[in-house]
Amino acid sequence: MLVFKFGGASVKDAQGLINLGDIVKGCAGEKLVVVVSAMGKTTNALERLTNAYVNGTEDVHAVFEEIKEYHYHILHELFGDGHPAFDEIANTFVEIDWMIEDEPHDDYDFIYDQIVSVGELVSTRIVNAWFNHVGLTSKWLDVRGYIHTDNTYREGVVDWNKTCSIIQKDIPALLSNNIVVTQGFLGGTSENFTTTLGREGSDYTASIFASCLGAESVTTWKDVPGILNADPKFFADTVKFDELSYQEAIEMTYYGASVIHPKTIKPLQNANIPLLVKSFMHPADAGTVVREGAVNAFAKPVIIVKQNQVLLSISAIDYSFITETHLSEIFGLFAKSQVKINMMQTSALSFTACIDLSAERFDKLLLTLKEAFKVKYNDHLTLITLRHYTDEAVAELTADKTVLLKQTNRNTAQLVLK
Ligand SMILES: Nc1ncnc2c1ncn2[C@@H]1O[C@H](COP(=O)(O)OP(=O)(O)O)[C@@H](O)[C@H]1O
Ligand SMILES: N[C@@H](CC(=O)OP(=O)(O)O)C(=O)O
Repeated sequence: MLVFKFGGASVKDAQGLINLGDIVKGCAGEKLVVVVSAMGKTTNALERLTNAYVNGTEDVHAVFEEIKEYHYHILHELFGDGHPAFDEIANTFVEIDWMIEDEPHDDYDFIYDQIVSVGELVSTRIVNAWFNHVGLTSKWLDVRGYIHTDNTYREGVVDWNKTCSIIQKDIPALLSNNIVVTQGFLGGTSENFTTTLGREGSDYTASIFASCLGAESVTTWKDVPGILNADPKFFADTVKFDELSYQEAIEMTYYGASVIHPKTIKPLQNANIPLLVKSFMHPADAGTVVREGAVNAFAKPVIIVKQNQVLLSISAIDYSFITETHLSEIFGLFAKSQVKINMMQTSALSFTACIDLSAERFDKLLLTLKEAFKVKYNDHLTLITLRHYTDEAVAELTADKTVLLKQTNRNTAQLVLK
């Protein structure tokens, strides 16, 4: 039994869906769970729509029309007119129509999940319709009845016992006659509300299904040949890893290598299931395999770039030392505001933390911190992490830049640059 995950880039247009169908046809006879993300940049567009609805940043109906048009255009290219998928998609979009008719009364994160989830609900309907159109027998599965989470909207915490028991009860029988097509990134609460698992969380969905079903492997189909030593969008001359250990993959994703969602690897490692990262453009190529016993070969350092960083400096109002009591209070406030710390350092009088600039969470954090501490910050910074660094690589990356913070240990160097 295999799990495939197709991300937004692989299903961004009709050609992408045709290619996806061809890849799946190449696995005839395999039992297959296919996890799919929203098409292209739909999640970003739905985030804009949520913001337009709640904060009035732009015309909510205009943004919604753009999103609908994009999907109907792909449907038209695939099926021409009159296919039942048009009605299925219209019925899914109607949920947003109902929501935006009323004033936004609920919590932002709750509204976000109810709206943004439509991207995956729609994409999987289209993929499922396409599979059946080209002779693949597949069933559409509403993942919200299978991946059970708590009600932490935008960062649902998976209830593994409940999730695994329902997946193990229902999915094997479905797989005996069908390919199962389901949504990445989504979950459901016990009150049947929709949650999301954190941006780019579809890789994690694939790993949950694989772990619960004891899959042979998970393959994530990407627009890159595999896991490279750096993001090719920022660096030329990258090198691909043929194989990587689970530990190295966890470290890379923890520091922000966006090729795989950070929560993906642990369930696979625990169940000893290999993760294959392959190119959807060149499906016959080997890609990268993350597996037990892999031998890591670092021809070049691994470089991870995180942009749009903020460096916060937090000190006691009365110039006292930063003690463990202060630190415990500060960490509590970060946790409450759901802000993750990417790098940190303490000195006698201040605690410094580098974080992602996510506007609403940052504003919330700043307000609560300022009630008890003095806070200063620099924004528009870049955090670069080098695993297996060399002094030459560090020198090259910092040339012409101001280094605001630097930390090194035997394996890893981290630099906050302006
Ligand atoms: N170390 C890396 N190796 C390969 N790709 C990387 C790496 N770091 C970042 N990336 C980026 O990850 C992208 C693929 O991940 P992502 O966009 O999340 O895929 P998808 O949404 O299709 O699942 C690539 O286009 C590449 O720019
Ligand atoms: N669509 C969601 C979930 C996801 O994982 O997408 P992708 O596989 O395209 O990164 C997002 O963009 O965050």
